[in-house]
Amino acid sequence: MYSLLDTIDTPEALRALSREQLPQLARELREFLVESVSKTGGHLSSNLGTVELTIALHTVFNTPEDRLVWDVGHQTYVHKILTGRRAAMSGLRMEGGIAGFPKREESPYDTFGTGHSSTSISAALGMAVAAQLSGSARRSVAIIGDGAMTGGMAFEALNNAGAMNANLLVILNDNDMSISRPVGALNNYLAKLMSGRFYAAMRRGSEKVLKGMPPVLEFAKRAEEHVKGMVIPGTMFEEFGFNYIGPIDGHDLNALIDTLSNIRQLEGPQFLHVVTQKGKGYTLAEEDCLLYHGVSKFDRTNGIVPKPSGNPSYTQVFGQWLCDIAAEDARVVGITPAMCEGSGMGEFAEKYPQRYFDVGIAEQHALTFAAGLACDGYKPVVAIYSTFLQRAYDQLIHDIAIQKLPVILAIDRGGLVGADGATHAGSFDLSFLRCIPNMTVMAPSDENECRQMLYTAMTLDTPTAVRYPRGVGPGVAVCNEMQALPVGKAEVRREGVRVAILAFGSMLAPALIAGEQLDATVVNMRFVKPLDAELLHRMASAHELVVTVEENTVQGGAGSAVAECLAEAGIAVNLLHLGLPDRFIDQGDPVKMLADCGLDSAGIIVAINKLTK
Ligand SMILES: Cc1ncc(C[n+]2csc(CCOP(=O)(O)OP(=O)(O)O)c2C)c(N)n1
Ligand SMILES: CC(=O)[C@@H](O)[C@H](O)COP(=O)(O)O
Ligand SMILES: [Mg+2]
Repeated sequence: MYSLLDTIDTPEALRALSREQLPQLARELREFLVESVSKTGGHLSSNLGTVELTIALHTVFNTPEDRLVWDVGHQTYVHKILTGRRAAMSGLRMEGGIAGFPKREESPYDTFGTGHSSTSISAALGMAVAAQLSGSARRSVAIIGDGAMTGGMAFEALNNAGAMNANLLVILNDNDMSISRPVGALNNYLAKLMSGRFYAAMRRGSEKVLKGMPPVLEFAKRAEEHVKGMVIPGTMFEEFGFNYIGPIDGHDLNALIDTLSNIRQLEGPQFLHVVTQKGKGYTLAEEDCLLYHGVSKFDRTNGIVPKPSGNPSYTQVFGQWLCDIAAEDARVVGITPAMCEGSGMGEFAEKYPQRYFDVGIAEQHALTFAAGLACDGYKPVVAIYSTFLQRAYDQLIHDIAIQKLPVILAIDRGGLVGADGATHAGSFDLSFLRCIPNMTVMAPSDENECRQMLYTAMTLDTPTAVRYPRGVGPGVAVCNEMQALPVGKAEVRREGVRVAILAFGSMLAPALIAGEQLDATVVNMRFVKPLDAELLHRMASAHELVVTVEENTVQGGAGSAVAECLAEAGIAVNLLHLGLPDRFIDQGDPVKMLADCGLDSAGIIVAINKLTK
């Protein structure tokens, strides 16, 4: 079935193929991708769109000596397959298997670890300068999508690279899609480049232009008259100091290989604009590349079938709350940095298009933009994944917290996320949020509490974060009515003896089971900041052991806050902090990952018994 692909375990084997064999290889790769990802889950659409580009890159460049740096890295499955990991694709994104993103420990071909977007140009520039400094002739290539290109870091890097003489090639993989529809002026600009004479140039054919490809030196001199339709001066990228080449058809193997071969010989910063189709070759993904962006296992013939609706996920609880609160309060505006569907904002976007802002992959801007809206009387709600909020830490402190602006952060994917692994885990937010003055930080233990906490945030006039995990909660019914919780007050859920378990957010459910078995007191802490100091003092005085449990790193987390609070009051008590360990946790099944960290009821019981028996 994969007669050609089965023979390719290294880029050397790929390079030994004739040009005539490559279209067959591309077909087999697509077939393999669909078969494999339908069994494991993963990022399908982006990979289907970069089959020819990946073949061409490994054909032309001497990898791994030449450096390929993939932005985000969710489109590297073909790269993995062609670099010896075809068999390992059956364990993609699973415990002990290969990662869904490039990873330096995994392969010498994975030159730079990614997962978050817009880092590739900086990293590849660093590698290009390293080559220059060490007198090496190796080449560095950044491959970045049109979505990732909207990230501020990409522009910081372009600004730097365009004024340097390093041998850096930036390839813009323009499929006119981010996860959802791409937004913003850059997208409009790229569309303009694609239209009119630029598109005509591409259509006339890379073929024609490439047949008469000018001598490389001429090319390097940007002699427009010799290369009409290929090197177009005056594009934004030219203004940044790059040699802009394109747009070329990213599914035309001959055009790609010829163009890359020529560019490889050029000195200085080069920019190649490649046009691809997200989802190409699998009709269902071509028709709905958003649905097939990141998939769970599915039947390849029938495609993804909608699941019967069960308990709502935290994401859905947030999305519903946002619509409800927007109906009540015209000051509410919703902001997402390019994660509309993932953050549950689809319905809000449809109902309130004037009050909905997708700002692109721009977390830093998202927060400062929210700050500006808050200055002028709006109630901005920024829906953001915990891991991506890391990008905007200074904006949170400098633009929001210092000025006490009433921005609400709806932080999704707090804690372990499963298949995306360490780059996407929300392991640190409680630690990095709780040390910021003026912040209120809440973690719901169930779906209804999530809604009520979001409403509580609305009633405050200061920056507030509500942090909830990926997926569904314990299945508690969500009340339509919204009632603010008393700020800084915890809730005793079970009275017991000797041991008090203080649970934060998602850890309440296993803590309650453990509490039953151990006859321990169990407290739903609700607030990480401000803490319920009075209750903590009582718990410490009435119990021999106080145990904190959180789905956040132990270092500097909610448990540390409890320890500080008790120390400040001069209360000495035996303390046990349970939480995520001080190491990065690779991909796996989220339930098992938590259990491996001792964050299930059995783990909590074992840890407590160790100290009490
Ligand atoms: C900093 C950051 N924010 C958000 C994301 C989530 N994310 C992953 S892929 C993606 C879209 C990327 O679009 P593009 O670069 O055009 O690649 P395509 O999916 O079209 O192949 C987004 C928003 C991320 N990985 N990193
Ligand atoms: C590559 C990337 O960053 C996103 O596609 C991410 O994988 C989405 O994660 P969720 O599935 O949790 O929305
Ligand atoms: Mg794209």
